[in-house]
Amino acid sequence: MCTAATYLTKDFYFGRTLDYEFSYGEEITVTPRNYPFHFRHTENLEKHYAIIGMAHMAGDYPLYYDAVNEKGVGMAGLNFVGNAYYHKEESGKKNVASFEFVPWVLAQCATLDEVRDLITDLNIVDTLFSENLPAGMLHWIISDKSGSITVESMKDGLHIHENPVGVLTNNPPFEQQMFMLNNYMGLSPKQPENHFADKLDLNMYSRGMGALGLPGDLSSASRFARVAFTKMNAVSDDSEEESVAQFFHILGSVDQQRGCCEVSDGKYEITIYTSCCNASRGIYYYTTYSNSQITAVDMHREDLDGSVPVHYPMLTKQQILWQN
Ligand SMILES: C[C@H](CCC(=O)NCCS(=O)(=O)O)[C@H]1CC[C@H]2[C@@H]3[C@H](O)C[C@@H]4C[C@H](O)CC[C@]4(C)[C@H]3C[C@H](O)[C@]12C
Repeated sequence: MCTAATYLTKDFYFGRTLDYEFSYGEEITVTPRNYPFHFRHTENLEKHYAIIGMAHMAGDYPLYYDAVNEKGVGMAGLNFVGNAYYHKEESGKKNVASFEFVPWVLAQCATLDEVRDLITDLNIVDTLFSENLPAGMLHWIISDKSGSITVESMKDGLHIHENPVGVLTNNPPFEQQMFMLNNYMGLSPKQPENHFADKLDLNMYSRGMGALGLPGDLSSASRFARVAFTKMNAVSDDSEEESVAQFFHILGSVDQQRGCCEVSDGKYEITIYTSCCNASRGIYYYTTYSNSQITAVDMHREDLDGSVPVHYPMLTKQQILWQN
């Protein structure tokens, strides 16, 4: 499972958890403006916005999972297995392979409005990056500080949804996830009152009973409700330290611990990494399952006018700061 979220304070933050039972060998990758993006079915981009995010480097090609560009637009792909469907190339449409979708958008769009324009007539096609790399069956959240949309390519075509909560998990399709939030409209961060029955003397028997009834399991539908509630009610000041800390707490509400989610015999999904991009400043913060210290890569410390992607392996060894 995976979860993505946005958060706005003074700056705009965008990030995700990547939950899986194995890793593809991803690295924090900065693609500078003059790296030539060659697309299989649409025009190449020799010059474009710089991008920072998590990618699997296939040779010199960055296969992005989640990223932001230098203009403050963020985008992440999350599993949508069983519902995602990529189509055949169609004339008269903008045909983009699923693995190209993140860089194709982030290379060209400075705002979410520009994304909305760009993806009219989009057709996400089933062209593979290579024979030995089956396509990830994904849906996407695309955001800037003004809001978010969700893009789902399904058998019946492309669905573009406004995403007013700025979060995404996995199945079922986004409209159903949003509908199910209706079931939680009674939740409140305040101490609960008895609306169950006035004939019963129900009491608050403990402090800290806010959010009573919020689902705690790891299913995608429950994570959607939990992270939406946490994000919509999150309070922090707008400093960088507190905003970043609060963002990791928001995604911490859906963290996956090894042992709780067995996907096949003895194989467990875990939160391999959690990212928090300051999309306004091009900084990619992350933690990993084994290293809870926040590590950061700043795109503006690289030569953004270069032509070769720069990539950093995740630091996965636990860092403990001894105090005595
Ligand atoms: C597995 C990842 C999604 C994790 C997730 O959503 N987990 C939820 C699990 S569950 O279903 O709900 O159980 C996805 C996110 C981004 C994907 C990668 C990116 O799309 C980049 C390339 C794209 C290539 O086509 C395939 C390899 C790949 C390197 C993808 C492998 C894999 O599908 C990734 C890593």
